[in-house]
Amino acid sequence: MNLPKVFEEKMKDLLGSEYEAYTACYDEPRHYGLRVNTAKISVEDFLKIAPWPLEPVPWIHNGFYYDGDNIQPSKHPYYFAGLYYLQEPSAMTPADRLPVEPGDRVLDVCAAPGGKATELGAKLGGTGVLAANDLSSSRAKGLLKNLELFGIGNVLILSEEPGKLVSYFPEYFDKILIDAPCSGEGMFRKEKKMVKAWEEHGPEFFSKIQRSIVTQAAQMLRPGGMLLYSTCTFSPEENEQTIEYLLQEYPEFKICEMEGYEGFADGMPQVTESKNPELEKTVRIFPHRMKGEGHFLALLQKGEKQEEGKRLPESGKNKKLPEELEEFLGHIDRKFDSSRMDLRGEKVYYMPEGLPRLRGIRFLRTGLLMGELKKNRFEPSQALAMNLKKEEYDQVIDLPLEDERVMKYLKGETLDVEDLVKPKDKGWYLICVDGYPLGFGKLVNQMLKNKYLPGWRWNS
Ligand SMILES: C[S@@+](CC[C@H](N)C(=O)[O-])C[C@H]1O[C@@H](n2cnc3c(N)ncnc32)[C@H](O)[C@@H]1O
Repeated sequence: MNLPKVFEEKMKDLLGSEYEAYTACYDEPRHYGLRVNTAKISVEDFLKIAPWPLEPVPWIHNGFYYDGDNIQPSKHPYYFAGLYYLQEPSAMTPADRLPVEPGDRVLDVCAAPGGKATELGAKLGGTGVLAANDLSSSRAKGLLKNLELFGIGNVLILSEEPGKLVSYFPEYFDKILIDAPCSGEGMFRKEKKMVKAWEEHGPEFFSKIQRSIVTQAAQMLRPGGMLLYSTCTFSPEENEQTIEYLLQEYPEFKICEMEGYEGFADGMPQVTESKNPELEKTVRIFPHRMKGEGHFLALLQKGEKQEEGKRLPESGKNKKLPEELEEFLGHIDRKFDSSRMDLRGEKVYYMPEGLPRLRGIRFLRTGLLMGELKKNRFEPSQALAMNLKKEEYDQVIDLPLEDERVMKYLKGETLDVEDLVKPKDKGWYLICVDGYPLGFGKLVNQMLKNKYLPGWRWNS
């Protein structure tokens, strides 16, 4: 593979005697990874139904390698049920090593298309709030789809300059992930076009952006909160030197150890001006040391941990909801706090708790889109279907994977379900594959009108 000369020289300096082993990697095949969505299915249950052989990613409890040259997990109904995300294995590490706890307020500053945000959302398990931001609004659309497919409802999906977010969320978040835009040196094997991009915008270009993002994010983290910074590049300017800069600007941050793995390499204080030995606690992933493409990670904590009590859920005043919405909610076995239902025009959203005022921020989504109020009726959304568990809804058509109606449903066709329902049955049904929701359909005379979101349909 043709690598830029300047890059090769820098890597020789960085790796010394390991350089030959590193370049030899470029002749080896890339690794394909799949991460189980634990918000929908346990790893154990997924392994029972997994349609292909999987090999564990040893440092990620819900990560697996698959044979990407011969199978296509994105063309399987379980993918449409949001049971997993396809992700290069080293890229699974940042969201895994940020210690998110239920009830946390979490910010993913550079989130699209959602490789890490989907895992952060799964860890929250429907509690707290996940704010997923990306400067690029076109990329943020993919982020929205992936978070909805994963069934994550307690979200804000934003598309803003992080600097603008500071005034809305001062010291608001418990955990922040910065998966920074970077020169992508760890992607050269996976995506050859990254080499050309590197020649146009290299480490110097990106380190300026990273420095501004880390300092902006620092202001949004509460004292005692934790921040994980990651890149998929090797250059010291974008890695240890960015963390060194953050520590100079915000000395109240300290670097923390993260759960290790034998393949991880220590961060390199020697590539910084301060030579701060604490930088050794940061982690480098090199492709010649383990089966992953390459990453850098730093876990930091802000200030002293304050002994503050856990925030109590804020329960507002009961709000009168439209009858047709109440009637629909009657089908769902879950307690909704009516004060969190937000009606905007025809649309109904279920908002996360304790949000600040958001007026003036560009967002693609605030909360879970429940559905739309049409003349005297409520139509549930695709996002709600993905957010529900089969057991929570009282009208379910659960098809086994082998049933040809699964594919017909995903293609948007009307289904004959005479064998599964009674003549008098009618209304909104949750369509599942092997117990995992795919979307809604409306039953009329034992025929199921397909309500699968047109933009999500299977196109072979
Ligand atoms: C490495 S990618 C993020 C990948 C994502 N975390 C994932 O796992 O799928 C970096 C992202 O940062 C976004 N970005 C670039 N500059 C930004 C900025 N100043 N603020 C926020 N996001 C930015 C890019 O649009 C890009 O989507």
